[in-house]
Amino acid sequence: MANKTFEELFTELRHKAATGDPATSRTAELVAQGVHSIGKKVVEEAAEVWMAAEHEGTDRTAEEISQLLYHLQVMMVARGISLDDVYAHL
Ligand SMILES: N=c1c2ncn([C@@H]3O[C@H](COP(=O)(O)OP(=O)(O)OP(=O)(O)O)[C@@H](O)[C@H]3O)c2ncn1[C@@H]1O[C@H](COP(=O)(O)O)[C@@H](O)[C@H]1O
Repeated sequence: MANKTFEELFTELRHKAATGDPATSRTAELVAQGVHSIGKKVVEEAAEVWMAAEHEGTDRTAEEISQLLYHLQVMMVARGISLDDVYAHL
């Protein structure tokens, strides 16, 4: 059912950030733009999660949550933050 797990996506994004072409990889493009641009996407996606949860169905809300998680992972990659760095605070 799942395309990939949270951990698998993170491994893929670290690889894309290191080797990807910003012309073809959204991740490489965002990392090249830096934390200011990524931060704006995090805030935008968080708002879309909120709106979907209040006004849309389960599938749309889950889709928005997946996009927020993606952008949070891109921020982690851009800042050199590992999964363990985050899990240490859970
Ligand atoms: N999971 C994601 C993912 N989720 C969200 N997004 C990006 O986030 C966008 C969704 O945000 P919006 O709805 O705001 O889209 P938008 O308005 O076109 O965004 P803007 O360009 O305006 O900022 C999508 O169009 C994608 O560009 C993602 N981009 C990539 N991935 C996965 O990341 C991996 C690496 O992808 P690449 O780096 O592109 O190779 C692959 O497994 C992809 O499936």
